[in-house]
Amino acid sequence: MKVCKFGGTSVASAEQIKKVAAIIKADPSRKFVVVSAPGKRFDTDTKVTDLLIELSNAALQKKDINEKLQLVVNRYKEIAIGLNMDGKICKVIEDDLRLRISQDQTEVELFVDNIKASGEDNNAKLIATYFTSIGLRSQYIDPKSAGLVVNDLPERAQELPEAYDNLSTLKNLSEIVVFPGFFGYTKEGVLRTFDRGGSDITGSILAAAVRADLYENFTDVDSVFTANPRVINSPVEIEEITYREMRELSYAGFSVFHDEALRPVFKLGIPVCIKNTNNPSAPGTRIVSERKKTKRPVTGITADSGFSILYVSKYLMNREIGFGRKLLQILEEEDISYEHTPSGLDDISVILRSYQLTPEKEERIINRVLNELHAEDAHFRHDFSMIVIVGEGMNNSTGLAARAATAISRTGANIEMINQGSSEVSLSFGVHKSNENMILRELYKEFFSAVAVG
Ligand SMILES: Nc1ncnc2c1ncn2[C@@H]1O[C@H](COP(=O)(O)OP(=O)(O)O)[C@@H](O)[C@H]1O
Ligand SMILES: N[C@@H](CC(=O)OP(=O)(O)O)C(=O)O
Repeated sequence: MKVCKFGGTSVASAEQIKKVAAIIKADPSRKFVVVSAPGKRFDTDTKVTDLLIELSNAALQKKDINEKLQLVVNRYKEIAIGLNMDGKICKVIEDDLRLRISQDQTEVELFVDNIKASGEDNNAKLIATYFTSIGLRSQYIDPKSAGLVVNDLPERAQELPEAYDNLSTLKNLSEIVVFPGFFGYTKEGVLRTFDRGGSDITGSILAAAVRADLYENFTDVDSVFTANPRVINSPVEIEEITYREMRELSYAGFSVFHDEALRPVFKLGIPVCIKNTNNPSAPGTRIVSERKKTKRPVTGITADSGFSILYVSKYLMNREIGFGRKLLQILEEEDISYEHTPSGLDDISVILRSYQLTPEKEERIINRVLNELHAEDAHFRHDFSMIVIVGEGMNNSTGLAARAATAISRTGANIEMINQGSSEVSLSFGVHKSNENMILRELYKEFFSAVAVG
């Protein structure tokens, strides 16, 4: 039995949804269908989730919401017309949206989450109705009544252990289950969404709950590539990749699959296959516990921007027991998580994601580091990117860091930080954002050009 998740691009239009139906028809073991909200139909298009965020902001600012609401409703209308469905479903969707907008706005995050989630929820209702109309007996499943219980973190909820037991009963249904991605409910019945791109997480939770043989994740590319196809022209396709390689790559920029989506399936060893809705006969990329060995030590190279560095120096820092702990505690008290902490004798840098900072937080942190830890210097630097090289084969391959550093030096860019993960499946370089793509291309040439393979 398979759980299939269809991403925003796969359900962006009537044409795409017809392809989804054909994929489900082609294989009766595809019993669970998790859907995203309609995504981009072309490069400059806007995802329904983004339209919904704009709509909720307009409502919060007490602006006229009608134009924004119509933009959302029209996306569904266009789909329904293209699928020869009657207008009933559009009425259901519009009424649902108006109801969500009329709800209490005191808890802003709850209000926004509730509107955001309507993108997937209404699409699941529409797709289940369409499937049934073409003879694919289907049932829309509401995550609340199915028991997808999550914790109380707005916009970044995580499932609770009991969600698995609750959802496992869905495997007894005879119809195809059409399940909206991206959100669940707290035990108190409050709707919470996952992180952006979180329908991948719903698919994985469902796959683990029903003990699927395979979790198929349908998107708009034939496979996971060794580098972002938007930066590298026709990168090499990855046939198989391990969970830990994929997690490292997703976290560091491979946006094709959410990094948190591997946890539920990883525990049970359920394989994941990334496939293309537009070319379903292509084999795709399999994500597995162990993979066949390849000649290349590196499986993928990725880059992600949006990092800041907190630099702290203090003479004899190396002799001061507890300095690192106190520094990290200051960050913890500001609700900030960090990525790396490369250090020297008398200095330490903390690399963190910039979105967590505000000018006020920065000032408080600097003051506390100077006054409480008596550092001689403490300052933030911004606009960094992390370039990450990942591969199971790296841990017994000598000279790889030197090859990577030499390749980066050929670009003339400065390396601000180097960090080798303890698991030795990843090697990260902190560089200025402006050099990111140039470095990515040079590293790709180094590790994936025919000459490099030998
Ligand atoms: N290494 C990579 N391999 C494949 N796709 C990648 C990679 N890095 C980034 N992408 C991008 O991820 C996109 C698919 O993810 P996403 O837009 O979230 O799709 P979906 O709408 O199916 O959720 C691809 O179109 C591609 O541009
Ligand atoms: N629609 C949500 C959740 C999601 O997973 O979407 P997509 O499959 O288009 O990445 C978002 O845009 O974040």
